[in-house]
Amino acid sequence: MILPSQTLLQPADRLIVGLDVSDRRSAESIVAELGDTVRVYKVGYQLGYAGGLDFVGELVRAGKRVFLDLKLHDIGNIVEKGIAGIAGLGVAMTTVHATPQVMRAAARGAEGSGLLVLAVTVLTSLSEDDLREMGHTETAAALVERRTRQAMEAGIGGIVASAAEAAAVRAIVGPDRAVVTPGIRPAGSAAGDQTRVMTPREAIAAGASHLVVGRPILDAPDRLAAARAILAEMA
Ligand SMILES: O=c1ccn([C@@H]2O[C@H](COP(=O)(O)O)[C@@H](O)[C@H]2O)c(=O)[nH]1
Repeated sequence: MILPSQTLLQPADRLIVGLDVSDRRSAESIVAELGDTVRVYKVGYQLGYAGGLDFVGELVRAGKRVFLDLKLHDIGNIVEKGIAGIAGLGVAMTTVHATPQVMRAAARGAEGSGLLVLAVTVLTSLSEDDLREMGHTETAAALVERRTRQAMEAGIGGIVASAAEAAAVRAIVGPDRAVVTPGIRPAGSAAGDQTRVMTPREAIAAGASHLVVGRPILDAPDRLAAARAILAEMA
């Protein structure tokens, strides 16, 4: 699936709030608190495996766009069928890890469904030291670029990378593919376990189509104000 050029999207269509909470009631209260200001939510393992898959359907019925971030990584047969199942949930986006076999299977599973499959290139929590520890000899930037090229060859719709690599990714994928960047930190907010971070303004300038934000909004004393401040920075 190809998106309209990112310049045509409103900031509210480009901000994805990660519902990283461990129960449905907390998720419902965050969605109520953020109201019409937030249009796109991400549900990952934390909520998904705590009753959140039913909640996904509720979000879809309430008119929200949902990014089901399950980061699939399995043999091709299972990935293909898993993605076909996710396509039936009515979510807009999902993720697989960026290994060629997995990505080719995911592209087959999503064919004709309208589901946007994103390839997670190098997790934004990983540093150069972490990559060395995993046995990689390439830098994060080189690995992201190589995996982005492989994702395009596999027929994947978009890329997840840190904003630090967004410009290089954008140069490879062209203007209309999704470049989704977690690891977003407004100035002064704690990085936590993220290592490759950028501010919302920097991420947009680097060519990100979508920004994923969790803790800077979830942990804010006034979540609505935090979301509005990020949207203002993205405009
Ligand atoms: O490389 C990746 C891929 C996904 N994520 C997800 O984004 C959010 C980030 O949350 P913060 O609290 O803003 O750090 C989280 O749901 C991750 O699963 C990522 O961080 N990096």
